[in-house]
Amino acid sequence: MSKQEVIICQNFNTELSQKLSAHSYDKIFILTDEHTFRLCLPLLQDIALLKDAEQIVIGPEDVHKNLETLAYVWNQLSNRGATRHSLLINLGGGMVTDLGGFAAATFKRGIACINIPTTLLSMIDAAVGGKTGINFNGLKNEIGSFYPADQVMIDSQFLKTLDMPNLLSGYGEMLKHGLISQPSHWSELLTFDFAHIDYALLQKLIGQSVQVKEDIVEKDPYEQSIRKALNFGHTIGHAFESFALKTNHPVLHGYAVAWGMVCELYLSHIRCGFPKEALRTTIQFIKENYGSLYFTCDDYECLYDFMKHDKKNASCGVINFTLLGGIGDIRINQTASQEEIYELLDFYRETMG
Ligand SMILES: O=C(O)C(=O)C[C@@H](O)[C@H](O)[C@H](O)COP(=O)(O)O
Repeated sequence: MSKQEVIICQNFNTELSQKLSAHSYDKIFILTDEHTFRLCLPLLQDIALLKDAEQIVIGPEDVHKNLETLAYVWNQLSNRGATRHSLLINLGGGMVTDLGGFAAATFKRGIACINIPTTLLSMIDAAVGGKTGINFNGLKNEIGSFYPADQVMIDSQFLKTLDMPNLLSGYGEMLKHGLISQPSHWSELLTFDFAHIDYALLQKLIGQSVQVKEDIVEKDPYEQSIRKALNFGHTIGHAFESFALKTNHPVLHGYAVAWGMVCELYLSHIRCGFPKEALRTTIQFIKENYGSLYFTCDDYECLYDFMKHDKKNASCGVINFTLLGGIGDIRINQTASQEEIYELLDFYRETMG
């Protein structure tokens, strides 16, 4: 996989114009959802090279990250004359960059694509690193590919219009990056004041967070080993997210990951000696800022069934986790029995309920 170029820019218009003039695409398509069509697309209107760009607009949020929406994008590309020399610009949050990236990966076996992430989650995670895909059969990212965008342009001006739940959702993944990297980065993240957002500080933290991800992806782009660190919190987090979707109360991805980290940090504590104080302060931060997901012990079986589909699993019915022996002390390929997982869910309900 070729290395993806990620730039953090002050004004993506200039960067994008330069990028476009350096290539001769026969057609340019811009994919947005209904929100970014309204709020973000107007910011591209002064770019002369996008004057004739074709717009594709899809429904917003994770409920639209499905086969039907993907088929719609394929149809639009096909009917409106996209070729292998066309470019797809994905302007949006994680749902747009995941689905658009997969459309680009598969249309005529691959066309060029640029990600312009507009949410915190897509800036520091979804748009970076080349994982693309859609949900299928109620399972998160069940169908997908590794297909890095040609370029990722991160411009934090988009964050000023982001609502608090979406900001916190992205921050959940940033917290994960803190936990899998450095104690200093982790502890700085825990002091962030959401009531008075310091955007300059947030921009600095975004830069650090992207770097954590890029360093790991560079070592293991196809998730054969250390990239599994980036999946910390996701074995149970994805099960929570799928469960919430199934019960018609969808939750934002970063919230589900934060709640998943509560369980997986506890497993890290009992299995790998993750320090008690760091466990306590991280859980406290999550509880205060993210609230909790409600479920009862009657839901354990359903949650466990979702975990059986985790992509890290290597053998049928054995659930794979990434755990931590401390901040930045990553232990991949850890397994837990059904009984142990049920105990984690008990812990979650007792601590977060
Ligand atoms: O980039 C990665 O690798 C990750 O696992 C990052 C995750 O935060 C992200 O949510 C990813 O899309 C999850 O991928 P999946 O393989 O568990 O579906």
